[in-house]
Amino acid sequence: MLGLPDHIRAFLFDLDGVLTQTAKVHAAAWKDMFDSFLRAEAERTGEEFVPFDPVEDYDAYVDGRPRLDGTREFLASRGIRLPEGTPADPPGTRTVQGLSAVKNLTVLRMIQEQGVQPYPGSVDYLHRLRVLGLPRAVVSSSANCRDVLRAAGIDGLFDVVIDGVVAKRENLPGKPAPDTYLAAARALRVPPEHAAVFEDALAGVASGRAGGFGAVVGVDRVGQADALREHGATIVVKDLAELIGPDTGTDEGS
Ligand SMILES: O=P(O)(O)OC[C@H]1O[C@@H](O)[C@H](O)[C@@H](O)[C@@H]1O
Repeated sequence: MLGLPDHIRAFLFDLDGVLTQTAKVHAAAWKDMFDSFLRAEAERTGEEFVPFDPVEDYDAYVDGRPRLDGTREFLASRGIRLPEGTPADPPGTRTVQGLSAVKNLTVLRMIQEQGVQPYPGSVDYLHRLRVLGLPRAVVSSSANCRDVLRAAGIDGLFDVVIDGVVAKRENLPGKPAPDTYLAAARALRVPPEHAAVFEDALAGVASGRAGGFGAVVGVDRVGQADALREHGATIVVKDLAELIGPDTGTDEGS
């Protein structure tokens, strides 16, 4: 069925980097925030400034995870531990919340300036699933998910959205834990072994593996196919267009 084993009946998509071209915007916003912070730390301590690597550091510590987890994980990789703070901390406060607030303002500004482009292959795939009446969910760690879906013009294509706002409200642990994907499968009333997860992040394919999903599609936008497989992808494609065979054609969305 659309490039996946026949027992797959439900389709669960990550947002940033799978449906929309926003993973690189997030990576740039994280770099902007962490580099300002690390520069200030280097001045304060007299130690060398080592910038945030938007590929290696982003993939290993930030990509796919909820915002506060991303901040904490990267700082821990540099041996830095900050107080947690509160959501009321002004952006730039030397706390996990204060740094995360700066990153959010930056990503929102970048998104407003650049707009949001969906991946055409993903839009085509979604339209084909809709024509076939197959259930679809978005499962994103982002608290900005609904706005990004709307800005990309694809907000009407899903039966269920589990995003950073829902996860916080329902107390669901973020990726790489499987809980948000499991919640989406439950909402679609499909057991995980009959559902497919689509992910570009290492933390995301790890969620798919941990949840026992029937297929974990690693979407390799940046040349990390081997790492996606190692972390749990059962299939790796560069774009969802590769999954659309010549015999599955419909006119809608193509
Ligand atoms: O800061 P937000 O918009 O709530 O998003 C949290 C995370 O959401 C994920 O979808 C992205 O892969 C991460 O890069 C991002 O940091």
